[in-house]
Amino acid sequence: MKKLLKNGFVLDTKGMLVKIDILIEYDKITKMSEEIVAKNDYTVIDVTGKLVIPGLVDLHVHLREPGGEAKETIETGTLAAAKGGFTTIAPMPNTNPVPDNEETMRNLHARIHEKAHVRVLPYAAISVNEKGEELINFAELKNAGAFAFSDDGVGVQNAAMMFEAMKEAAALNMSVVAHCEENSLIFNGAVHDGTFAKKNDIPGIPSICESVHIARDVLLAEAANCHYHVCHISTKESVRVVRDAKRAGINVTAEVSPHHLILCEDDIPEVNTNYKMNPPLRSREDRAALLEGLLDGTIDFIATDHAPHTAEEKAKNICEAPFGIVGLETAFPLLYTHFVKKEIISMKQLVDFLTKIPCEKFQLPYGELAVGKVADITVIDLEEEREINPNDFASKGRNTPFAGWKCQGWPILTIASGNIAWEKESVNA
Ligand SMILES: NC(=O)N[C@@H](CC(=O)O)C(=O)O
Ligand SMILES: [Zn+2]
Ligand SMILES: [Zn+2]
Repeated sequence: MKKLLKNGFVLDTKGMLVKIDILIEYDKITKMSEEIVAKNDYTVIDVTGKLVIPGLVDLHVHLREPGGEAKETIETGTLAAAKGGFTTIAPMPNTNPVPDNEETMRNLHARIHEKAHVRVLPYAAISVNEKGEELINFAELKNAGAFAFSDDGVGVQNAAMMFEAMKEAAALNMSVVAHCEENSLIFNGAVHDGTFAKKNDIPGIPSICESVHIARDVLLAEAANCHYHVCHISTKESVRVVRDAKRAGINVTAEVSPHHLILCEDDIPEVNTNYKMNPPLRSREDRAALLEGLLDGTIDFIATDHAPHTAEEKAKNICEAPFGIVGLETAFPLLYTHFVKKEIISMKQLVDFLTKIPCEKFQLPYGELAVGKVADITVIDLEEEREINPNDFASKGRNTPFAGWKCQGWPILTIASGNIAWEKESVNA
C-alpha cells in the first residue's frame, strides 16, 4: 500500500524542474523530498527523468452512460481518461435518462462507483430532460451528489429560466455551467458560418449564436450573484464579453477546448465529420483571440469536451452526423507539442490550465502535488514521439481530426487516489 515514485521531476512554483521522490501511502501523498530511501514495504516505481505532474482534471466530458453505451461507457471513458493522464473528470448530463432527479443521480453514482477508473464528478441538468421547460430541484440534486448544473448539448433558451436556475444554484453555493447557443441563430448550421461553409455550400452557424447567450448570461449571473461558467468558448466576441464581464467584477469563468485552440476553419481539409463539433471550428481570428484570452486570464482553463460517437453515426453526411470529437487521450500530447514545445505557453501554465485552475474555480481539493493531498499523479514522457492512432484509443470513440498527428508528451503512468489507474506496459518492467 506504499508506493515510492523515484527520481522524477516536478515543476516548482516558478516552473523550474526539480528532482523529487514522492511517497504515497494508501490514497495520500505523505512525503516529497529530493531523496526518500526505500523501505521493505515500499513498491518502488522508477520514473527517472520523467515529468511528474498532478493528475489532470477535465471538467467537460461525455461518458454517454446511461443510454449511449454504443458510443462510450463509464468503464471505457474513464480508462480513456486515465490513459490521457486525467484523474478527475466531470461528465455532462446529456444521457438517457438525464440525471435530473434524485433517483437517476443516485443510480449514476452507483454505476460510477462500480465501473470508474478515475474520479467522476457528474453534472446534473438545469432543466428536466434538458428540455428547457421546467427546472430541476436543485437542492435535491445537490444532495444526491451533483457536481454542478448544466444543460450541455443545448442552450437554455429562456432568460427567466436561466435567471431562476442561477439564483437557485447560488443559494446552494453551486455553479451554473452553460452551453451557450441561441436556437434562433443556429440556422441548421453544421460548420462555422465562414469561408469553409461558403466554399462547400454548407449551412453555417454564426458566431453570434454563442456570444449573445454569454452576453445575456453574464448580466443574469451578476444579478443572481452566481458563479457562471462558459463551456467551450469559441469566438472572439465571446472572449471580449467575458473579459468585460470580469473587469466589471462578475463571477464568470470560461473554458476552451484543445481543438478550438489548435484548429480553425482553414484547417478542415475536406468535408469530413471528424471536424464537426459544437461549437464549430471558427475563423483564424477567433482562434487567435482564444489563445490571447487564455494567456491573459480571460479564459480560465482547458477542458476537452470529449464527445465520442459511433463510426456509423459519423459516417452520415455533414449535415446529419452528430457534433463532437473525442479528446481525453490526445489533449496533453497535442497541447504540449503545439504550445509548450513552440514556447507559446510555458509548461507550468499548461499544467495549471489542466489541474490547479479548474480545481480552484470549482473549489475542488485536487490538482496539486503536495504532502497531505490525495495522490492523483500523472507521469509524462516528454521525449517519446508518436503519431496519434485512433485504433489505440481506450475510448470507444474514434472520431478525431488529429489522427496521424505526430506528438510528444505522452502519459506513461496515471495514479488516481493512490491506485494505478493506467500504466504503459514498460513503465515498471
Ligand atoms: N460538443 C459537441 O459537439 N457535442 C457534445 C455536446 C456538447 O458539448 O454541446 C455531445 O454530446 O456530443
Ligand atoms: Zn456543449
Ligand atoms: Zn459537451
